[in-house]
Amino acid sequence: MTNTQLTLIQIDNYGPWTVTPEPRREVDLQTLQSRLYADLSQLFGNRDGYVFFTRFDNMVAVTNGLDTDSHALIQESIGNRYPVTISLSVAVDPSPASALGVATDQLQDAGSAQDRGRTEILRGDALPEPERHEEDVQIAHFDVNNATEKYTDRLNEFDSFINIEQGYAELMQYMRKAHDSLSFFVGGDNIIAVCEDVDVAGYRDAIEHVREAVDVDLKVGVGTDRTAQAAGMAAKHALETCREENIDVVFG
Ligand SMILES: Nc1nc2c(ncn2[C@@H]2O[C@H](COP(=O)(O)OP(=O)(O)OP(=O)(O)O)[C@@H](O)[C@H]2O)c(=O)[nH]1
Repeated sequence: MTNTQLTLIQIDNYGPWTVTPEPRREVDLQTLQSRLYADLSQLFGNRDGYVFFTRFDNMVAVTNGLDTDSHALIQESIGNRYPVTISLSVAVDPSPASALGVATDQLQDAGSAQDRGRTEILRGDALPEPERHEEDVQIAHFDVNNATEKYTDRLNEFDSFINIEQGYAELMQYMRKAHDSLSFFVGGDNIIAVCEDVDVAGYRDAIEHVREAVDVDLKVGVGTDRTAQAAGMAAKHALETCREENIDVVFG
């Protein structure tokens, strides 16, 4: 059974900061947000976690294997590097959606995202080492079939973007509703989902749903392991098997 540890990352009091003392240049905000994502990806990634950028002012990390001290170190390092600070909220649950729900509640209980007094919150408990297992994290790496031939080499880039985003929008909602799983666009034609124990039939249904709803064809490689990094790598290898054997769903 999966037991996903998720960390909600939220920039503290970011809204007011973006307009104080007057609206800051958008290019500077974009630069800050993308650098912050890059640093967090590296800081969590060096400890075998995955970070997804979601809305940039909020991000979601899969952090199985990271304890409270590791989170505190990352928080301190960001505070030292940036003009903004981050709050972190950790929760564990077999269902990724529920874990993120608990993490969200813990942070909301500590105060508003736009409360000047609510900074560098670190709440929640990591999964204790003795309770960690090989099946804790299930990662599904979805990829659009022949995106290069069908979209990239043929359509106006904006229309390619619309097709990929529509596939993403359908998949993220379906996986959330049907499987309590969280799907994140990671660039190109790739979507990585953090899943509860979804079986082959579940993934086939998801792919079929997206095809019927928006005519985007997906395949998926699935990996399960103790950390996001290990599960994610198994998923990538499974995706290669999808390509080699022309199969929609492969478990690594
Ligand atoms: N984030 C991420 N992006 C990838 C990965 N592999 C490919 N991409 C992106 O996806 C784009 C399309 O690559 P592919 O999915 O290999 O190409 P395709 O034309 O869809 O071909 P098939 O997937 O073999 O059907 C690339 O230009 C990259 O931007 C990956 O593992 N992770």
